Amino acid sequence: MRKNIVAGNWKMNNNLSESKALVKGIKKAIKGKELKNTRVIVSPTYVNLRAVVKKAKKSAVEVAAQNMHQADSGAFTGEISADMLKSIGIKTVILGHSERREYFCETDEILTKKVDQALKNKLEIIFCFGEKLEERKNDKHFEIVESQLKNALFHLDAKAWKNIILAYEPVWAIGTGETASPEQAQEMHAFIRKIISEKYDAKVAENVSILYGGSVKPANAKEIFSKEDVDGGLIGGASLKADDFVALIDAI
Ligand SMILES: O=C(CO)COP(=O)(O)O
Repeated sequence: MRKNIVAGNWKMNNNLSESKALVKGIKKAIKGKELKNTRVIVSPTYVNLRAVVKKAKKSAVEVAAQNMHQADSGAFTGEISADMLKSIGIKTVILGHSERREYFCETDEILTKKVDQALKNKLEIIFCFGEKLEERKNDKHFEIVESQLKNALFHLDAKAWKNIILAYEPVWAIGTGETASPEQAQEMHAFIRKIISEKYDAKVAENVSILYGGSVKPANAKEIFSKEDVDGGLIGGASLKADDFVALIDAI
């Protein structure tokens, strides 16, 4: 059975002490909570990963990186490898976030390499994708999402999908306060499951967790998360305060 997941993408927020305080707050708030089938993940910036991994120890909080480079090692100033992440206890990496695609020129081709590199290193992937406003307005959203998935993930064999979490994040809903309606999210998530089922089989499609991301907050989470094919959220702004983030875990 697929898991529900509430994942906080802290982006370029929180210095060392703020990161430690935030994970401590989350850890304290969920201690003793019955999380049932729900995973809780936080994703601090690279420099604070190690400290957050340490703080999260002996708790249900898991820690993911926000990105990694596609090469094993070498002359790539400023970059971080899969092996480096693993060596500090990271098991999950976010790839393909729209901010990486937009501001750091990450193409489907680069993302395919990153996906392969992560899986080769036994890292689990939270793979992000989603259409831009213009594309939705022109009724191209299904086409765009299908091509993003096909281009970066459909070369994988069925077994590899055990290590894939999908995060549908319509670009027009990220940090804008505008969320996709629960119906729009459900419609897209059901479409994603359908194309995975067609490419692989119903089992692969049923087992993959598909998260929604884009202005999820305590006020709207319950309705979005209640949809059949929405298995939780990838949260930006509302993951930066322990109270808000824990309210989202409670909304699952
Ligand atoms: O980009 C996001 C998570 O990766 C969503 O960000 P917001 O929740 O701030 O809209």
